[in-house]
Amino acid sequence: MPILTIQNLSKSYGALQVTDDVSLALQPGEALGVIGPNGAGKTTLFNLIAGTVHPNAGSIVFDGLDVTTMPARSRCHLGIGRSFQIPHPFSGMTTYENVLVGAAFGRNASERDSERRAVAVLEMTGLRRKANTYAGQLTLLERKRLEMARALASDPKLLLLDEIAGGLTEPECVELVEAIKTVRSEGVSVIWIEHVVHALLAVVDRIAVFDFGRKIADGEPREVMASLEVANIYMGIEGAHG
Ligand SMILES: Nc1ncnc2c1ncn2[C@@H]1O[C@H](COP(=O)(O)OP(=O)(O)OP(=O)(O)O)[C@@H](O)[C@H]1O
Repeated sequence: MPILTIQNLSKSYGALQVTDDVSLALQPGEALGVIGPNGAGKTTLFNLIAGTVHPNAGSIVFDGLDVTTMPARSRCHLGIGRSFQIPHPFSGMTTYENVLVGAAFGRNASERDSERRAVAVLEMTGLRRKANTYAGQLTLLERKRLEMARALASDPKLLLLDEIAGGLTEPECVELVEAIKTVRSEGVSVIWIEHVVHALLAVVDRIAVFDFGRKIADGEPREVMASLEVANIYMGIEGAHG
């Protein structure tokens, strides 16, 4: 049974159709990459899955439960964790404290359990040595790791990663990819929106391409990237991001 099944999902803001009849399924432990030009509706798809935005039509089933109208907080408790394109850590708190907040509020757990989870997540994301560093003093790569750690703190079954590789140097990107592989090895399903396609290709099993709110391709990464339609759109991405 898929961990996530989206059927005929649509969302519009006034006349602007941002999500247009999107269907997709994700198997447990699977990693799906999502690409597409700016404004294609990728972040909106995450908002719909996480529950911060509600669709005009269609359904979302997570782990066997219809969550289409469920509030975001309940979805988080059920096991949907997400990172944000623009990280907002509590900069006056340490790395450990930032993760602990997510572990304590993102799920129903005792204090002791939350502390254990926070330590495990710091280990998983390679941040253990930075546990006592204030978030405001972390490097960009470390802030990206923290953004992922905060999303993992609630012990999600599905992790939504929104453009976390942007701005990193090549060696840093390789390190981030390793951290995501570690997360995957724990059995967490992943959907990763990313413009840095080569980083995606190192991790994901499948790629879905969005354009003007529609899913226009979905399949084996190299086959998808090789298709002419995607190549045209990908050129658009390269143009938009230098
Ligand atoms: N709350 C909103 N009200 C009105 N329009 C919105 C709202 N949220 C998103 N949009 C519009 O929906 C479209 C899709 O936005 P979205 O952020 O989902 O795209 P994206 O593919 O994630 O792009 P990017 O790569 O730039 O993040 C954009 O045209 C955006 O301006």
